[in-house]
Amino acid sequence: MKIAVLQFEVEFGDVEANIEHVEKVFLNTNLDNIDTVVLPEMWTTGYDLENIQKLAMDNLEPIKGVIQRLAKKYSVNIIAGSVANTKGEGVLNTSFVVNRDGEFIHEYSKIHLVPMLNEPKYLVGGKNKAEVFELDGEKMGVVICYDLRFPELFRDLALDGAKIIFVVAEWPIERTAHWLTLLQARAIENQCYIVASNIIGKQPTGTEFAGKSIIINPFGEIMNQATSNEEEVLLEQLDMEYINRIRKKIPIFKSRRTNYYKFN
Ligand SMILES: NC(=O)CCC(=O)C(=O)O
Repeated sequence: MKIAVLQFEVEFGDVEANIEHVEKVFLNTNLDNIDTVVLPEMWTTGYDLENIQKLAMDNLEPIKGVIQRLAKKYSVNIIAGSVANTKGEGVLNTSFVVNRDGEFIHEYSKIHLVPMLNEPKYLVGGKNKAEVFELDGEKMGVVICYDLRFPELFRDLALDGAKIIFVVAEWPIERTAHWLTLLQARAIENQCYIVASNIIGKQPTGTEFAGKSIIINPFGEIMNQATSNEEEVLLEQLDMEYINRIRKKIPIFKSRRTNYYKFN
């Protein structure tokens, strides 16, 4: 599976400009032979939470149509980062996935809202757990930013067969060390690929974002990593068989003693 991870600066509160920008990145990147493109968290709006009610998508429209069109045009699967999304009782932070035929195949709304960026004041948390989905016959999952601090979520996905876990993020620069350490830990403990897309730049709220989008293998090694201040596209080929080799060598899933854990 060949992956392209997009890292860019989000225009605060400017949905149109951000969509236009992503369309340009697709156009200017050689996506021949790429299977899956990954976008970051809240990429249509940034953390413009004061205006989020009016900036949010309406049950993922119209952004779903934009992503479906891009997926078909470039024949790529798209992990569409996440967007502010009005559904039911409020605005959710919703991630979604479209396959290369333009079919909508997965949706997950962030269950852990991040207090440090004021999300609980403006957004509502998702009510469903992160589930595994399939692209090109491979099982995978997606979680959103602050979710990274909750290993249970990753373990559940891995136990359900996820071989790649995507982390879509707007992770601040002041906690870059946590970003890198936690992503590597999640890869090592779950022996799966971790593919993470983060944004760069400083938003008018004063928060500066870390960049450092990254692709980590199931042994915890960094395969590719972006800088903290440049727009970049990371391209990497993932060897899906490598997961089996690592799990055979260090059989943690066979060594688990679930009787001794609170959550098993
Ligand atoms: N957008 C986020 O969820 C940021 C998470 C964060 O800042 C942290 O966990 O630290």
